[in-house]
Amino acid sequence: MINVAVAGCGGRMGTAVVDAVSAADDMAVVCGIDPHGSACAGFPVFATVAEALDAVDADVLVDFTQPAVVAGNLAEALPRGVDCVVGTTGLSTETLEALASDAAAGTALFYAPNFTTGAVLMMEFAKAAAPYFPEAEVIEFHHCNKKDAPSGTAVRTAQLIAEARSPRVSEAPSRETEIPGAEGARGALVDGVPVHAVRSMGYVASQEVIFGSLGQTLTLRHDSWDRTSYMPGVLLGIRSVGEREGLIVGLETFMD
Ligand SMILES: NC(=O)C1=CN([C@@H]2O[C@H](COP(=O)(O)OP(=O)(O)OC[C@H]3O[C@@H](n4cnc5c(N)ncnc54)[C@H](OP(=O)(O)O)[C@@H]3O)[C@@H](O)[C@H]2O)C=CC1
Ligand SMILES: O=C(O)C1=N[C@H](C(=O)O)C[C@H](O)C1
Repeated sequence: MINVAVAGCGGRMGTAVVDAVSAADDMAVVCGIDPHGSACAGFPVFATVAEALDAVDADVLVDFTQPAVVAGNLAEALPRGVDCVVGTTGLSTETLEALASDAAAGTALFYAPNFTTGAVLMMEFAKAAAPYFPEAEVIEFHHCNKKDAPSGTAVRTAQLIAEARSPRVSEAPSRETEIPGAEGARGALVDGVPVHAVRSMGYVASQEVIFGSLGQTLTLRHDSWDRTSYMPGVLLGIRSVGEREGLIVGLETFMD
């Protein structure tokens, strides 16, 4: 059995993780961490990761909390030798690397900006298309309680496009064309790729990647309609992380 501690267990993703882990045969929720969470059926809930890991023997910490607190949670868990499966977005690659470098020997920090197979494939397809299209823009759509913009998935997609694209420079107009009072109209540039963040009631999480070249566009789109879409990827991460060490980024690492 894999003993799993769930940070953010009272949140939108945390409650789905608790349900998915509880339903799996080879793992169990040994505790939750949530500052305002009350005790849930079957396991204790602590206010901090430090309190939880002092009290309970956990193999894996799953973190779906907030950009402002995730680094502190990981800084408690990794030096104690607890493997971490992290979905919380908003951390830079440099911060992830620094956290992983403080991990105990044999301990892994696995971060996936998106745990759905569909979004992973969208990013792979974007990487494949990038060399053939001089223009590329990302539009992401999320529920209006999201605390970070742009999304972790959009940032990762832009990074992958930038790494894969041909040296030909985009001819699309950029910030210099924004009219006074409407700065930001052309989006935020992430590694040179314009990224636009839409926030509205009605969305869970969606993203479009639009590629353009002479006389044609190619649009890739992924939609998460329900948070259950992330759960097979989270369980795969929990099952896989024990065999690894150091920083691992992206669910594709563990997908066949
Ligand atoms: N990688 C992926 O595939 C996905 C990633 N995400 C990311 O996951 C994160 C969580 O999203 P979501 O579930 O919607 O957010 P929620 O706000 O619904 O949940 C976050 C929970 O974390 C709690 N929390 C706050 N501080 C701490 C702390 N120090 N330790 C433990 N728990 C804490 C919050 O409590 P309180 O509200 O009382 O402060 C809340 O219950 C976001 O960063 C989001 O971007 C989301 C979906 C998929
Ligand atoms: O906050 C969310 O909801 C999501 N966050 C992740 C992100 O920032 O990319 C993954 C997914 O888009 C849902």
